[in-house]
Amino acid sequence: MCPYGTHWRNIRRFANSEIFSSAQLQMTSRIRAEEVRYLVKKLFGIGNPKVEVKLLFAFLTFNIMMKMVSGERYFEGDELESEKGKFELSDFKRTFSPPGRPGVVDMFPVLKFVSSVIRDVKNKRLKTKREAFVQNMIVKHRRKKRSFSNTEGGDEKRKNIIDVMLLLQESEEFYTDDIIKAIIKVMLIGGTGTTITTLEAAVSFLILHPDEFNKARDEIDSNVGQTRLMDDSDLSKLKYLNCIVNEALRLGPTVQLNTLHESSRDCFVQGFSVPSGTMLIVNTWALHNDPQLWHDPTQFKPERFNGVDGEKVGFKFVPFGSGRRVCPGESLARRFIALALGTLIQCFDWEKAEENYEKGGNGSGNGNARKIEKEKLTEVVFRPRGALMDTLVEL
Ligand code: HEM
Repeated sequence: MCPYGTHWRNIRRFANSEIFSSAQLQMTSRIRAEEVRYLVKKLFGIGNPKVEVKLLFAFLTFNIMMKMVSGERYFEGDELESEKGKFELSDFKRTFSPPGRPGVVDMFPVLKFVSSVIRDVKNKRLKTKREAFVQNMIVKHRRKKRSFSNTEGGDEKRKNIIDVMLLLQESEEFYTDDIIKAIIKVMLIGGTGTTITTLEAAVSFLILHPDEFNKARDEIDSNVGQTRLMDDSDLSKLKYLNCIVNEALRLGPTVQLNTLHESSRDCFVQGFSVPSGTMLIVNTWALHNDPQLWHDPTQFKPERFNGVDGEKVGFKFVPFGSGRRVCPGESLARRFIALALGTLIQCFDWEKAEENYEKGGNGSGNGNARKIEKEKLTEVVFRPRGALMDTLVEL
């Protein structure tokens, strides 16, 4: 993790103004809408509408990130159907998964050594693959950039993150190829796995909770209607959908232990002395499941977030961390998750593919988070909704 300092501040400044500012999020809303629509069209066109949810959301998330980063989607759709395509999608997802996270063994110096050796071998292979992929993207864009500069309207076409950084590289030393590659990798690694897992968790919870699913659908129907697909501009009106996203972030498995932090000076936290250089891990799962902080913490109850002003519930709810190092992608992730989830609720009836629930789970669970993790929802049947048929045919 990049230590707090000038380098981190420069990267964060670039990210805040060129990727995550409200103006940029507004500009990229077109990309998210296009890609969600593309996904719906693909699902509508699939003869057998049973799909592996992890792959479905990997397909969508990587396409959105790749379009923001490079201006082009990466997957075209066969990845959801053919075995070869599924393998390619899984392989890409693995390549851009975060490196192995620290676990209990890291608390013990001897085990830590063994675990880090194993992790290093695995990560090295993926790192080489990632480097080659990202380097290739830069080379391609540099070549394209040269041809744009000879064409009228070239600047207009440079709307993606790589092109913006290549342009900055001409005037600012800071934007070396290594910095550009690091920013692309952060988008593809930091922004995808987390989003995919949250969407997957939300789908699992809603399948087990048809009342909550129907409530979200009623809200979408009365605010958006059935003659067009929802878009970013509808999100502020869809309060219940936002409650569902919050509840999936609270109860789902996305971030259980926060990223490692290190105290930069001696301090006291609630009476405990924390010397400078101490490794600190916030146990997000414990905070999100503490019965002293939440009523019925193991139950899926989106209503608990009703009337919450924005997303802030204080330090008992910190899915994106907090403070200076808080996740810069929070607004992007929230918009993206709500749009994808809401559109799927609007357009399809969902059913779990029974035989794919692991360990014989019968799906009649009450939303207990541990139960959901154990049951591991893998495949879902998305049946086009009768009331939306005319709209879906037009896509
Ligand atoms: C549901 C989706 C997401 C969740 C739950 C999530 C969660 C987190 C958490 C817990 C942290 C650590 C914060 C801390 O140290 O206190 C973090 C950091 C970060 N996230 Fe996210 N994130 C999500 C989506 C994204 C997206 C979409 C992007 C970018 C496209 C992104 C980019 C980053 C970056 C760059 C950092 C490091 C920030 C720093 O060290 O200064 N995240 N995220």
